[in-house]
Amino acid sequence: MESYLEERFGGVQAKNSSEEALRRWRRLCSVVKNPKRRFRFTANLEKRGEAEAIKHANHEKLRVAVLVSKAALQFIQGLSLRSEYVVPEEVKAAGFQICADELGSIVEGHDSKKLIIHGGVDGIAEKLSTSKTDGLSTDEDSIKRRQDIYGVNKFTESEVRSFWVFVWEALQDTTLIILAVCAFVSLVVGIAMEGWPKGAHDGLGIVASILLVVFVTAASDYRQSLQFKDLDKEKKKIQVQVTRNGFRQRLSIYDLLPGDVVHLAIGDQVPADGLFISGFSLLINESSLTGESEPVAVNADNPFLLSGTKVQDGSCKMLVTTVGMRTQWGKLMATLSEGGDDETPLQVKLNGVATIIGQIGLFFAVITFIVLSQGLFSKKYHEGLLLSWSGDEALELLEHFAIAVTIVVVAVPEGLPLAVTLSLAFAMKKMMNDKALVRHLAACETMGSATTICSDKTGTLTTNHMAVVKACICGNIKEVNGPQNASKLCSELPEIVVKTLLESIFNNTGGEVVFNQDGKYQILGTPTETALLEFALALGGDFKSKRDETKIVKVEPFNSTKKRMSVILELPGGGRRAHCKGASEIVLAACDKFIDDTGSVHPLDKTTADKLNGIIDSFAGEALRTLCLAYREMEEGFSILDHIPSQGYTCIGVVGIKDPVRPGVRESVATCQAAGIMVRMVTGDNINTAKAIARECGILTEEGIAIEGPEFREKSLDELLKLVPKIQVMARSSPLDKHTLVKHLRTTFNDVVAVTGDGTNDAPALHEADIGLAMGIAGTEVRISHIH
Ligand SMILES: Nc1ncnc2c1ncn2[C@@H]1O[C@H](COP(=O)(O)OP(=O)(O)OP(=O)(O)O)[C@@H](O)[C@H]1O
Ligand SMILES: [Ca+2]
Repeated sequence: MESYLEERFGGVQAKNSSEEALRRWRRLCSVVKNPKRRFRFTANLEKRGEAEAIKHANHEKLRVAVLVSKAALQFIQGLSLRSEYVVPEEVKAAGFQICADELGSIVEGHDSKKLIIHGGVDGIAEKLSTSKTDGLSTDEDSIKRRQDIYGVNKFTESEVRSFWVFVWEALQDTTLIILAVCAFVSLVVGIAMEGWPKGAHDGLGIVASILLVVFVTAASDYRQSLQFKDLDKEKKKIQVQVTRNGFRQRLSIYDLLPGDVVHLAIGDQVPADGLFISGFSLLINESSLTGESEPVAVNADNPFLLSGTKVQDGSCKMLVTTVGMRTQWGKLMATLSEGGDDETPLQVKLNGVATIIGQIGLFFAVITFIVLSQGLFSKKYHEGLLLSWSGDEALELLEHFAIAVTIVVVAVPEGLPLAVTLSLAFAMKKMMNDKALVRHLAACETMGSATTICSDKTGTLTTNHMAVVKACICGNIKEVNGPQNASKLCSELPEIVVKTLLESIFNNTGGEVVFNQDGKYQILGTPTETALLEFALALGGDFKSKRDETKIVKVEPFNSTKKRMSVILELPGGGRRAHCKGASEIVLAACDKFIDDTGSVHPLDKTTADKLNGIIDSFAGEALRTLCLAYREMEEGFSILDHIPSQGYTCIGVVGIKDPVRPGVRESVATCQAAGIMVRMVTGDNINTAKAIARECGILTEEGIAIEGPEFREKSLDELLKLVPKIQVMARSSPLDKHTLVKHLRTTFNDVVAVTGDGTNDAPALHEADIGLAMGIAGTEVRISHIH
């Protein structure tokens, strides 16, 4: 049986099965009684094809639009442009100067010419009566008006189907139809022969059983569909950071309106169509929309952002122009809303079993029919009356036929595959109660067979609530947890050092300190950023005034490959200064000077460098995440189009950030190990920090290996073969290293690999894994907080 199944239904995997394999096995199941039912909740291959076609068309459209736009731009340079655009009355009446269609054609068509005619991003913001800095000013009434003119950011979804649709679907079962015909004939013949009501007994019996089957089936299908709807809703709850009324806040993507100012960072999905206001090193991956995997640089010259695409690098502020069904993404989602999931291997197998049993059932039904009717036929044959049948005889034959059909009805375990779907859905629901959102049915199934878990550290093993607890500024190590310690540190440091430190932390950050409506401050940003900002606030810094002192002219945001972030500031007295912060040993290696405890700058000699490295190691040994802060004065000739230099910095200091291990992690790791699952830690953090935490969690043992990403990268295939099984900790890994490790484990060692990560730097590995467990916890935006 196993080999038979493998031969016919093999090739369908838990993840990323080829379309051909999916089609083939569906064809093989064609004997099933009601394919519509059996393939409910599985991928609708036709719809997928349609979606692919839309993507392809999008790709072409965009390509042409960009070319046309470029040509037009060259042509119009130097000309003064007049607009032929007329604002529709109802738009004017609502207080806006531009209609939704025009906005759509600008952004979706990448129409730079029209954009210029409308006065660029500023012009559009004004016409949408919003502010680029403060966002929309909202009151009930204005939101309503905006929605009326521009729509809401929701996609049409397939409607909840009524119970009767399910009844109708259940009725489409071939065997039930045959039975219904039998019932009809039986009723007609019976009543003709024996009269009402005596002759109708048999027929009515069949009708009753058909109704029973249909209603029970329909009821259970209906309940299932409601449950799926619930899960679906949960999957779509995504929040973004928006500035409204001058306050930065979190908002559901459903509440976005044209005119909103949205803050996007690496890993985010663009929630609506819009225009780039400001930002740095923004790279957008448009593959979900166009199928094109090469990322596109979005900046003031190419300011068009399309909904559904992903921020691959950098960060930006965006002005929303088009929402919901008016965007290409909306149209794509509408097509895909019933695209469904790929079937899981277990479903495929059970469907196979059901099909085989169905065939066997069919065989026996035919035999039964032949055996039962054989007496009747031979009698008639002997009498030579094969062509003339009495009502009684016909009824008897019909009865035999009905019995045969009943055998098929009973024998084919039609509900079997559906039972899997149901139980998986049930598992999903249960996991949701545990705050885990399962994206794909198959995940629940595969999860049970995992042999290796590659876990990231931050946020998965640790709580992700970070705080600076130690700092080494000007060469002196200080405990700095708590405001008293911080202010003490502040009073001990030379003024110039505090000034530089605050300038560095407040400007060189992806986060922000904002005041909300109640006048309370709130720190936004990743946990690492928030910890640093908190530290600077405790030192007595004031975010806003510090920001106003200098002007940020260039930013290279943090990403996990570089592991550092840099900015360039324009100083009030002229001149420019670069600030850099990041993975401590990497940033320290970029320093050739340091500030001493009097505040004067000295060349960084070997002894001091060793001493600083020792401090980093000692912080890391205490399981602290370490960050090094440095700055550098820029020469005259530096152009902001150049890269921020990677060398020649002056070290300000090193901070140690505590991120405690989650309670219960040690036990969980032990449980996994007892179940024969190997747990590995793959992290972007310093090797000593990683080791300390891995020991604390029970991941790193005596025989295990801890390796750094750059070293891992250099290994030959042979070395890897020996090394990989023993790797328990991989530190300073880049997103690609994580991916490579997972790939090796899966292909070379045939492991079933589960990967956990927070979705940004872990995305490639999550994608490669058999099961990706993406965590969206505390602070980090729920980016891919779901299980693939
Ligand atoms: N916002 C930031 N700016 C500068 N450096 C940072 C920032 N955040 C983290 N780092 C540095 O980068 C390192 C971690 O990088 P990375 O993002 O690859 O790992 P992670 O995702 O935080 O860790 P894990 O893989 O365990 O979840 C940290 O050790 C820290 O030194
Ligand atoms: Ca991470």
